[in-house]
Amino acid sequence: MTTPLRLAVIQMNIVAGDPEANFAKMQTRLEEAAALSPKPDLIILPEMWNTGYALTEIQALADPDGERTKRTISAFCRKYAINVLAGSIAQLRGDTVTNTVHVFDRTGSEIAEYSKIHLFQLMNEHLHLESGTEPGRFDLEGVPAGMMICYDIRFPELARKLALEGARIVFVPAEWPHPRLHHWRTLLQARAIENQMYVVSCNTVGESGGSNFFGHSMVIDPWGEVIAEALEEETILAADVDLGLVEEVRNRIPVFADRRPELYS
Ligand SMILES: O=C(O)CCC(=O)C(=O)O
Repeated sequence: MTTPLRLAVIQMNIVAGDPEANFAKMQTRLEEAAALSPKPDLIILPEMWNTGYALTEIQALADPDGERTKRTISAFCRKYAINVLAGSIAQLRGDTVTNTVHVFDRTGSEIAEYSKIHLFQLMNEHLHLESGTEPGRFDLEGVPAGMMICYDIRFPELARKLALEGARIVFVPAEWPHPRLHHWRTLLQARAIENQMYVVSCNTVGESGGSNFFGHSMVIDPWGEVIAEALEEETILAADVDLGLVEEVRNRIPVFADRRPELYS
C-alpha cells in the first residue's frame, strides 16, 4: 500500500448572488477542514461557490481574473501547508465569464486551472458563460490528476481522455440539483469503474437560486466502491485514498490494454 492521501470535501450551501456571504462561509469551512485530525492533504470546494447560479447578474458578481479567490486561497494554503482544489468560481475575463477551477499547492502556488468545457443548457449556462477549451490536468504531489465540472461527467469521452493521459484520480466540483440523484450517483460510479480510477465529487447542498441541491458528495475507488458519501446536509466529508489501488485494479482487469481504438471512430 502506498501512503494514502487524506481528502476533505467541503459540502456547503451557496447563497446565490452573494459573494460576501459565500467567501465568509468558505473561509470558515476551510479553517474547520484544516483543524481536522489527521490534517487533510487536499481540500476540495464545490462548483461556482462564490456566486452560485445568479447567472443574470453574473458579469457584475464574477471575480475579476479570479484575483480575490487566488489571494485568499493561496494565503490559506501557505498558512496550513495544505493543497486546495478551489472548486470553481465565476471568473470575469474581459467581458466574458467562465466557470473555472483553480488548484493551489501547499506553498500557495497556483498549479492548475480548468474552465468547464460542457455548459449546461438546462440551467442557461450557455447564455451567460464562455466554455473552456482545454481539459483540466494537474500533478497532485506526483500523482497525475484530472478535473471535470458537474455536467462534464455526462461525457465519458472526457473522463477517458484524462485517464488515457495518466489520471489516477479525477475531481468533480458540482452544483447538481434534484431530481437527478440517480444520474449523479450512477454516472460518477461509471466514470470510476470504466476508467479504473478514483472519482471524488463535491456537490452543493440546500436551496440556492431557485434550485434544490442534494449534496451526496462522494469518494469512489477504482473498483467502483463508494468509500465515503455525504447526506443531504452541510458537512466536511473526509476520506483516505490509496492511489496504489489504481494499478492493482488495472492489472486485475486490463481494460486499457484490451481497448480497440481503431474500431471506435
Ligand atoms: O447534468 C445534470 O443533470 C446537472 C448538471 C448541472 O447542474 C451543471 O452542470 O451545473
